[in-house]
Amino acid sequence: MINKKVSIIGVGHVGSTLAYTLAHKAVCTEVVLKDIRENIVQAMTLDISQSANAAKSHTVVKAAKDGKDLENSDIVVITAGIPRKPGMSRDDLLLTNAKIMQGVIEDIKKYASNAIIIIVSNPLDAMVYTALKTSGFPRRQVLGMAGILDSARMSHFILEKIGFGAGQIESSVMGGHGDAMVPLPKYSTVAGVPIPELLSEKDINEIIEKTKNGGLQIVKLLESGSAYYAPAYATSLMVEAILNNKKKIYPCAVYLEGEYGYKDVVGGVPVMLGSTGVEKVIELNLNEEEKNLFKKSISSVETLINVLEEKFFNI
Ligand SMILES: NC(=O)c1ccc[n+]([C@@H]2O[C@H](COP(=O)([O-])OP(=O)(O)OC[C@H]3O[C@@H](n4cnc5c(N)ncnc54)[C@H](O)[C@@H]3O)[C@@H](O)[C@H]2O)c1
Ligand SMILES: O=C(O)C[C@H](O)C(=O)O
Repeated sequence: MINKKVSIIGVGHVGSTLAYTLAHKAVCTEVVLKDIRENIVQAMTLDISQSANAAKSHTVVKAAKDGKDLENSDIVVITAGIPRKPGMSRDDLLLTNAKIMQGVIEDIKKYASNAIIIIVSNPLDAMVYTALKTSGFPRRQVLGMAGILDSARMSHFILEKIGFGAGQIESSVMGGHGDAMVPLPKYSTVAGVPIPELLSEKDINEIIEKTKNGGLQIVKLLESGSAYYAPAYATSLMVEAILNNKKKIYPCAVYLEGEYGYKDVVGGVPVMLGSTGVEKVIELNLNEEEKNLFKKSISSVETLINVLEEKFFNI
């Protein structure tokens, strides 16, 4: 494999699980870990590198001493930021994580300005907006992970309801990664069969509600922090598609430039991922009901962006 370097900023639950996943799938030649908690970076680097050695993976895992160690990254994944606790919504993290995001982006601008940036920190769509605005990078270069995770959750709930088809379920969720996200039954299939042909409306509505609450369900059970295995695996798929120029279609959070009738806002839509990042935005032919749900979801992201513009960027 040609040398490929992925840096991860924020080595908490999601960041460390992603590093472990990338090293074990041998997706890249080098993984660099950076966090403000230096002991954690050291500990995770040792532990993940030793596990990669046990697996005879050729991925080398290193700790970053400072921003300079981000140099020559092909991809930088940002998982830095606080997670929500029970009783909080993702939106409650807005101003705290925007401040963290701004600092992290300054480092990337200085040392890795050609890297594709994948954002994971919440509230996801508003963090992608913050990263774009702080960096001034083109939209193809800055995108967010959520759609693959939300779609995987929907597949899980379809499997739970239907009882067969494991590994053959494709689900589709669009919009912002918030309470108003839009699961799309029409575009969700079991072995190619759309779920409206397999399940009753009542069952589908139940799946939709469970999907929307999928993150919250885990937050409540964990009592401190949020999900990390599925988020990390979903992010690894985006990393793989970009590094290997796979031209895969995945739902990702991107800046909209007129697609679906929206601009100057970030939302989850199907995109094609290749070596230059977001290479194409796919426009689905949504019906009136789906359009209205998407509108509601996008307007909840716009509300957060307005808060950022008022209380964050204009001070
Ligand atoms: N997009 C999604 O679908 C999705 C999924 C899961 C988690 N998340 C979000 O990802 C973020 C991380 O979640 P987690 O569970 O890993 O949290 P965590 O608390 O386990 O880890 C966060 C890490 O960020 C580090 N950090 C804070 N400020 C930093 C800075 N300036 N530079 C470098 N590192 C810094 C912390 O030290 C910590 O190690 C949260 O905001 C969470 O809500 C998003
Ligand atoms: O739910 C959260 O706060 C974390 C993440 O966005 C998730 O969906 O798991």
